[in-house]
Amino acid sequence: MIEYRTLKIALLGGGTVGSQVARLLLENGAELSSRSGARIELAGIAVRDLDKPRDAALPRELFTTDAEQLILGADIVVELMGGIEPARELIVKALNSGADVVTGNKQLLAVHGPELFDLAGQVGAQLYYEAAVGGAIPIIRPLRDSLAGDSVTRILGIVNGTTNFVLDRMDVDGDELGEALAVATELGYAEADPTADIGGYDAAAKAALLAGLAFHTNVPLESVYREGIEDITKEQVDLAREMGYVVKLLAICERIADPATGEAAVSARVHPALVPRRHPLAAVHGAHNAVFVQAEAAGDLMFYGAGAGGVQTASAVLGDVVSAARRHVAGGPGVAESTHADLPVLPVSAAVTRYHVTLHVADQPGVLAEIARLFAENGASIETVVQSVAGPAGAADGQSPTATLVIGTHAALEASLAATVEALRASAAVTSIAHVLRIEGA
Ligand SMILES: NC(=O)C1=CN([C@@H]2O[C@H](COP(=O)(O)OP(=O)(O)OC[C@H]3O[C@@H](n4cnc5c(N)ncnc54)[C@H](OP(=O)(O)O)[C@@H]3O)[C@@H](O)[C@H]2O)C=CC1
Ligand SMILES: N[C@@H](CC=O)C(=O)O
Ligand code: NA
Repeated sequence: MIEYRTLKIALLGGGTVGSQVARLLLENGAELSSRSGARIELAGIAVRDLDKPRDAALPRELFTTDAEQLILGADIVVELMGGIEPARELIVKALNSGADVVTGNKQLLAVHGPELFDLAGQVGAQLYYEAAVGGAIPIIRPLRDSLAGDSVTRILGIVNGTTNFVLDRMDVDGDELGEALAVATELGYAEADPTADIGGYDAAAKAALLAGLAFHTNVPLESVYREGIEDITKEQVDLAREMGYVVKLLAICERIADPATGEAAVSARVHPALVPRRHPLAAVHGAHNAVFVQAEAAGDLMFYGAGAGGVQTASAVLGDVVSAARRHVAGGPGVAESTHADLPVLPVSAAVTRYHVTLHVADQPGVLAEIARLFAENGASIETVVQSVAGPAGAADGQSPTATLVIGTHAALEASLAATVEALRASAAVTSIAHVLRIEGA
């Protein structure tokens, strides 16, 4: 019989993910121990409210409200509380006490990651965070380890399960945004405050982590351009379908050349985008996530799976627990984060993208020529023009008829495309601009 040493796990948080981590640690403890080479023992679960019903049947005596006491003497601290404080302070205490830390807290890492990774390096501990991006999908370890010998050039990711679920319901089931969000919240995909999902904040935190890892640099959260899906309407989703696209909230991380200097730089942005139905990301349904990675030698790779949900995310957390336990058994310092490049993160205006603009225009001679002139003057080139439907029966003044135009552009600098939209807005030929969406993956 092998004599394993015992590693104590302190679990901070017993909510959607934490309760499933606790259940699986208790149910599969023997198996996880044999994979780790150490006996893994759940020492306790810190929560706020001891009387709250839990998603899994867990022994009452494991629960405590004293998180600080729980981490004393723990070998591995698993933080699944979410939010910045007290999670940050507890992780600092855990690292200083020599424990390894496993977290799913992208919000915390996107803001305080550099100082926490520095601290882990100084004290010779490890900070694991596979659950923080793409839930169950292995994406942190592939970027950090498997692709460490390659050069990643671009990442296009559906990294928020709630918004993908909502947009998919709007596309497939014809739901309104609010109806679909209520179901996503009920299913446990949404953050405690769902504006973090709908507003793109959760995806922006994940984009910061992905871009930093992929390009070996530090990408501060505030440098990630962000738009959410709160203004996406069923009409836009329906029009996208008619035109052969699907609306997705994308995290886009690119290594680009600074248009002003030609120097290497990074672009990281989150916004809704039209994705052609033939692109692999268009087939990502429900709360699933997918991260499409382009690397110089490997070419195109796609990582796909459950991006949210308690038990699915628990899989990623337990993988990290086993890694941490193996490191304890093997000894020695872990792998430090590789952030040597120090690349500037450019504003969205420096990104190259394509626009899809839906306009109501006066249906008169010369209007198309005027619109084409505004695009050309601002350095944007039109690729397609479709007069999709007859416009409102007359302009607001009831005098001239209007038509609806859907214009697709060639790739251009975001700054040129945004300037074109401003010029269209100011033009007398344009009655109103119905929608502007970027096209990605075409
Ligand atoms: N849900 C998901 O699908 C995914 C979540 N994540 C991340 O995992 C983390 C946890 O998410 P999730 O499980 O959904 O969150 P929940 O809100 O469901 O759970 C949070 C848990 O932390 C406890 N908690 C919060 N604050 C404190 C505190 N100050 N002291 C003690 N306990 C506290 C809560 O206690 P109590 O129960 O008593 O209120 C609760 O048990 C977050 O960082 C989230 O972003 C990552 C990937 C997917
Ligand atoms: N709320 C998040 C959960 C995982 O990070 C999501 O919807 O993806
Ligand atoms: Na993951």
